[in-house]
Amino acid sequence: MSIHVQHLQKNFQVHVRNAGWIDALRSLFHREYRTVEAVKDISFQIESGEIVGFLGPNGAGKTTTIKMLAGLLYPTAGQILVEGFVPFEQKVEFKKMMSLVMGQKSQLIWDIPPMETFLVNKAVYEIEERAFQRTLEELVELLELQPLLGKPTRSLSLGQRMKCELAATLLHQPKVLFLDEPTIGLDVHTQEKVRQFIAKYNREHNTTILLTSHYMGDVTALCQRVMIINHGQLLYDGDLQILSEKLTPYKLIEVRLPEVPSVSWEKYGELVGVDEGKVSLRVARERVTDVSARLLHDFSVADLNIQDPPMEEVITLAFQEEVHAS
Ligand SMILES: Nc1ncnc2c1ncn2[C@@H]1O[C@H](COP(=O)(O)OP(=O)(O)OP(=O)(O)O)[C@@H](O)[C@H]1O
Repeated sequence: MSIHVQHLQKNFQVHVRNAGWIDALRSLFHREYRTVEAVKDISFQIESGEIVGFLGPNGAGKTTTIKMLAGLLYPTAGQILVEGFVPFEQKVEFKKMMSLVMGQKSQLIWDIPPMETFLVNKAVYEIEERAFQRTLEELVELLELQPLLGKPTRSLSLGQRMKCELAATLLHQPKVLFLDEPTIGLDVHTQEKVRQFIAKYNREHNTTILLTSHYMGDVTALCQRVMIINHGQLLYDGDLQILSEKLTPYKLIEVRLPEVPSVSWEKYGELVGVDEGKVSLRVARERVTDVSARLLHDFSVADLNIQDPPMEEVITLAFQEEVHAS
């Protein structure tokens, strides 16, 4: 077991400020606080080598949870063990075996080239020279970093910086990696490259990865298992495909026809749209085979395509509904 979380909670005390100068004056003498329950009693386990997607709308509690797992925040209640360590104790051995990447925060030193930050990390993590060279070579090749190593960090594009960021956090070969929005703001092509890198790195090093992302592409490409959190509570922990089947018990059938006849499509499924010779139908999962056969029989079909509903739709539904893993 790599990560073990039991009944984890985090409350924040927030100073309540009322509008108006009388209230502002009063609050100088008598401060009022409100409790925000950011994480409410969540439990889960992650096996070594798993990549798990951690999803939820804004303010759901993802970053708070990840910060507790990485030892940056002290839990209000509950237990966390990451590779056998209690994160908040901040033991040197713990820091040496995990890494946290926050897409919106840089750990690279702004005014110097990435290579210099890498050397700082080598010293901080006490990485032995040969291991450092070997890992660096591997990361430079996988992430195509050679041309970037000597440029000042501030002159790099967002995508180039994120690649260097990943390299900086992986130099000490952590067993556990927390990735909070690793592809935020990157263009589609660079997102794809970063995804491929994470997948390959995980396969080759068996690193345990917990990933948050607002991009469904990251999640579908990397995570078989997802945990969905909302208002600090885990709504779902399980297979992404099963979630999709549970919440959207239909598939989309697209048929391309040389000419779209005016027939009643309702007998095949729910008509989603007709667009330039393409008819889209929403069909119950158990009827998909039958309906496809009928469509092929009834029309001279040029092309037929069966798709799962878009993952965005599944996740949006999951945020709204109380769903449980089967
Ligand atoms: N330091 C803090 N002090 C007070 N409240 C906080 C603090 N950090 C987070 N919160 C509150 O805790 C709740 C959970 O926030 P968190 O940042 O964990 O959400 P998130 O799921 O990561 O959201 P996002 O997707 O927007 O990053 C929110 O209501 C937030 O306002």
